[in-house]
Amino acid sequence: MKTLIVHAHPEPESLNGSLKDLAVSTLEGAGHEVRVSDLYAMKWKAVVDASDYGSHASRPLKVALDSGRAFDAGALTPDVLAEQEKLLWADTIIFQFPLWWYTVPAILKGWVDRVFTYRFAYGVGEHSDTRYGERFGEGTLAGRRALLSVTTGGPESHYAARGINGPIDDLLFPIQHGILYYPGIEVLPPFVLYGTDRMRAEDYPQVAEAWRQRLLTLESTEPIAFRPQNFGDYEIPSLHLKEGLEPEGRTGFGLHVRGR
Ligand SMILES: Cc1cc2nc3c(=O)[nH]c(=O)nc-3n(C[C@H](O)[C@H](O)[C@H](O)COP(=O)(O)OP(=O)(O)OC[C@H]3O[C@@H](n4cnc5c(N)ncnc54)[C@H](O)[C@@H]3O)c2cc1C
Repeated sequence: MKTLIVHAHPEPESLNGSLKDLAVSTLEGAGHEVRVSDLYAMKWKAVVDASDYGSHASRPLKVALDSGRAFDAGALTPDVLAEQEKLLWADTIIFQFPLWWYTVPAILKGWVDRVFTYRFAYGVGEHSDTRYGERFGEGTLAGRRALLSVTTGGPESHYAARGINGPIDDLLFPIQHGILYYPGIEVLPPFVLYGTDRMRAEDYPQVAEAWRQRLLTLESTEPIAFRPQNFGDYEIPSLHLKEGLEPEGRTGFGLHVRGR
């Protein structure tokens, strides 16, 4: 395996830092190649702006199109090109982060915003026509596998089906499905450590062993069976629905199809 670990925590001695270090030593110890993008240590620029696209930046700025034009011209900034090269090198990507405000820390969202450019992560392949806006399960990054390793402050019961925070699968859906599966990356079930603010030092060996076991079984882990292309659903409202009827479920990118 060639694993890229994208790590988002400001404190090297944090629990997240320890889990990242353990992932490196475990995977390397098992003979795998590992590279790390430690976003805080890299002082990663987390916001998209015109400077990302140089002479390919339009006025007014068109983030998607300009990012694609800069990508095609090989003119993206060196920090973004380096991350894209790591993604193409990797067959497995691990994201290590604490849950902050129900999602990833801003620096990691900013990594996605800048690295997953048009024409690199999306807008490629057979179904790249943006009129449909649907490319789930295919793209340049297809064939890679990703795993979220997440720590939460809230206890596990708060993330159960009727817990106060809602099911963890729902909270992670925008990341696992919207960000990772959209450009074609298969997503493995997440490794979630709950209630970590109350974790004691003596709990760590058990946690570390659980993480080690997950890491050593990555290759045999089945990905989440997300539903791929959804073209048919777009026709439901106009063609197949009676007035006022609302079909259940999501179509791509969180859009809920509704009858008129
Ligand atoms: C801005 C912000 C927003 C947040 N939003 C949410 C939210 O929406 N939902 C939610 O559930 N939580 C939330 N939290 C809580 C957050 O998810 C947790 O604080 C975080 O996951 C803990 O991870 P850490 O790496 O920072 O832990 P740390 O604080 O580094 O460690 C936690 C504990 O683990 C133990 N430990 C750490 N490393 C080791 C080691 N190597 N060996 C032995 N013991 C160790 C220590 O006892 C330590 O007290 C939020 C926190 C912040 C700051």
